Amino acid sequence: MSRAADRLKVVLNHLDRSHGAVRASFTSAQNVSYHHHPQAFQYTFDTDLLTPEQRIAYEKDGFILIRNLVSDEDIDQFRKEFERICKREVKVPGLLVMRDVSIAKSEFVEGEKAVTKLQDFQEDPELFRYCTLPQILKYVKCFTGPNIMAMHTMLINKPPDTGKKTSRHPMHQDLHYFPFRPADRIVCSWTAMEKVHRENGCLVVLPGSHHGTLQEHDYPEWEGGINKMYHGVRNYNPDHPRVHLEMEKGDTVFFHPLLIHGSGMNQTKGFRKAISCHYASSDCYYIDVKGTTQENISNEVKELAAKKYGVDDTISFQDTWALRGRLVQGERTSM
Ligand SMILES: CCCCCCCCCCCCCCCCC(=O)SCCNC(=O)CCNC(=O)[C@H](O)C(C)(C)COP(=O)(O)OP(=O)(O)OC[C@H]1O[C@@H](n2cnc3c(N)ncnc32)[C@H](O)[C@@H]1OP(=O)(O)O
Ligand SMILES: Nc1ncnc2c1ncn2[C@@H]1O[C@H](COP(=O)(O)OP(=O)(O)OP(=O)(O)O)[C@@H](O)[C@H]1O
Ligand SMILES: O=C(O)CCC(=O)C(=O)O
Ligand SMILES: [Fe+2]
Ligand SMILES: [Mg+2]
Repeated sequence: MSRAADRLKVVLNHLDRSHGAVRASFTSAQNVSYHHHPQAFQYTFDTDLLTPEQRIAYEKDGFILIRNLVSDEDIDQFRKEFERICKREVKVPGLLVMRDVSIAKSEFVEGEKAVTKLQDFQEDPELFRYCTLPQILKYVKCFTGPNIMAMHTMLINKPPDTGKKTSRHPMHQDLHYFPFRPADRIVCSWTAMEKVHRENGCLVVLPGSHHGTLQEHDYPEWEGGINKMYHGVRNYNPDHPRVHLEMEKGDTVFFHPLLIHGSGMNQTKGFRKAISCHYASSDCYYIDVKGTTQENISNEVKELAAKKYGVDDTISFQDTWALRGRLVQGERTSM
């Protein structure tokens, strides 16, 4: 059977399962088209890259793991640049260096051992190269379409837990931080910079949780302290099946911004490293979060931005994003 016919067969099976009710109206394969069933694929575009199975998996689970997508050479270069930044050999405009709350409150620690996260590295050409890697953008396009903005960049250096469990990241939905929509045109790429497993606190996801809505987020009531802005979902179902995403260096997971995820404690002596970027279609639009569950994070971000950029707090939540977003493909149409 031809490749096209193969794809059609898998898609038909998917339609069968997800649209049993409309199934009766199909008389032959020729009747199946987007126009009849715009809901069949809500989360992905057909760009000839994802196999039908992969598309269906993302629709169903809200994430897809691609093995060995980023080369060791590239990752080693990102790691070197990270070290240069920690040693203050380079100064990057707009970069936020975040320390773990329990490390910040204990003795003075120098260099990369103090750093839990670099945020907003869009002005560092070497790290930002990650966001422009063609093999990443090829996948991103399946979720965002052709006009692509890199909205948020992070290098996470999850420290060995100090015993206070502050190295955990509570379960959350990234959309909580974003005043733009539609959610389905936003995707995160997260690449392991070394082997990540349960011991060093790999990502933990609740498959299918992206089918739900944005939940209320707040600081969890954890005794040992919680890092600034690490909000968690208030009431997620503890019985929802979870998947621990164990990954090798270079493996990359793409996930939906409503997918509930977090990461456990790092119980090893090493710093667990990952690099990530949140992409959005530049056709997305900003929303006003006033009166919504996002108002709490909006206030925190505005306060931080006012301090960081030395502006007053009339800077809007949307502005903080418009300032940081960078076009990486196509045209900057709206964002
Ligand atoms: C436009 C501006 C930037 C916008 C921010 C980005 C928004 C997030 C977008 C994320 C979208 C992606 C999707 C989800 C991601 C989820 C996240 O990762 S959210 C986490 C991101 N969080 C941050 O980036 C935190 C930002 N960091 C800071 O604000 C600062 O690092 C700081 C925590 C305020 C500390 O800075 P500084 O004042 O320079 O530090 P110190 O002088 O050493 O300490 C002062 C004070 O603060 C305590 N402290 C230090 N580190 C932390 C910490 N990590 N958490 C909590 N508290 C901390 C420290 O102990 C001191 O306290 P004291 O009581 O005064 O002694
Ligand atoms: N009390 C809690 N409230 C909310 N989230 C939590 C809580 N405890 C852990 N988490 C979060 O749950 C996720 C998974 O944590 P963790 O890896 O410890 O899971 P686990 O199922 O206990 O796995 P393991 O047995 O490997 O430790 C992380 O995001 C973590 O931050
Ligand atoms: O522990 C991690 O690397 C995941 C962090 C995360 O989910 C986030 O920063 O949004
Ligand atoms: Fe996240
Ligand atoms: Mg655990």
